[in-house]
Amino acid sequence: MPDEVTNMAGDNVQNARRTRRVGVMGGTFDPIHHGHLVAASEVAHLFHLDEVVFVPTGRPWQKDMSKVASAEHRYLMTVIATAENPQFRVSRMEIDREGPTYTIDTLREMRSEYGPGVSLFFITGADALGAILSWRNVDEMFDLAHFVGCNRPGHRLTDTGLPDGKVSLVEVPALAISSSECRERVRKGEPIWYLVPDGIVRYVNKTGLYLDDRMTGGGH
Ligand SMILES: Nc1ncnc2c1ncn2[C@@H]1O[C@H](COP(=O)(O)OP(=O)(O)OP(=O)(O)O)[C@@H](O)[C@H]1O
Ligand SMILES: O=C(O)c1ccc[n+]([C@@H]2O[C@H](COP(=O)([O-])O)[C@@H](O)[C@H]2O)c1
Repeated sequence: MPDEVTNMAGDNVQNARRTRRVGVMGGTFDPIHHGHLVAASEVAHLFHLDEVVFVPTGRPWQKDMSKVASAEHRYLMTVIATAENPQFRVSRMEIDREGPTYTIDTLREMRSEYGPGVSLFFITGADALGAILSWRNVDEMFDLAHFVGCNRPGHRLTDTGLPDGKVSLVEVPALAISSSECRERVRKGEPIWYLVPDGIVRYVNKTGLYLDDRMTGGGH
């Protein structure tokens, strides 16, 4: 094989090595459940991701913060739920940032953290993706990451109306689980075993989270 071709092949291998493929799974995670984990795992498989970073939101500006558990509770639950998977990690980026949480700031920060050799994949459920046009600086977001929308029972997007090539819709094993249903079940004294990882059941029992409408500190 001519030297030139060998070198080109070598360069391609090097480039392939340099490009890190990172999934970003943003969410309120109040609490994190198996629907989140299955979506992240399936997208990691389908898109050949090196890792998935879970990013609990600090102050989700489109939610009523007086009804959301504290950022530290949500962060700790996310760490517990992902601890056993070496491909998953959790970032404090959004909970440590002042002010309302915008995904655009997270994607900018991730890009500067990883440097130019990274491809970002923002993982979201079809419901969240359907509302994306209301997010801050939506056009710039599509320049910083590829968006992956997962089907979810009760939420299915076929035509996103979003820019071509910037969004993929994927089928993941459908789990009809939501954080709001988990909270409601705890409040009513119903079990959440197997809807969430075992460690989350224990954490919720230990802390008394979701037992009533008593708040645990708002977003922070
Ligand atoms: N069962 C599920 N399957 C696929 N994606 C999901 C599922 N549950 C949540 N998601 C997605 O995960 C991201 C974070 O969701 P979030 O933390 O708000 O959980 P949630 O279950 O939607 O919460 P809530 O019921 O309080 O609205 C969103 O993009 C959401 O669409
Ligand atoms: O950037 C925004 O304006 C924006 C508005 C609403 C939601 N998001 C992000 O969307 C993700 C899912 O949000 P949620 O409320 O469904 O948990 C989470 O990472 C949020 O920070 C982002």
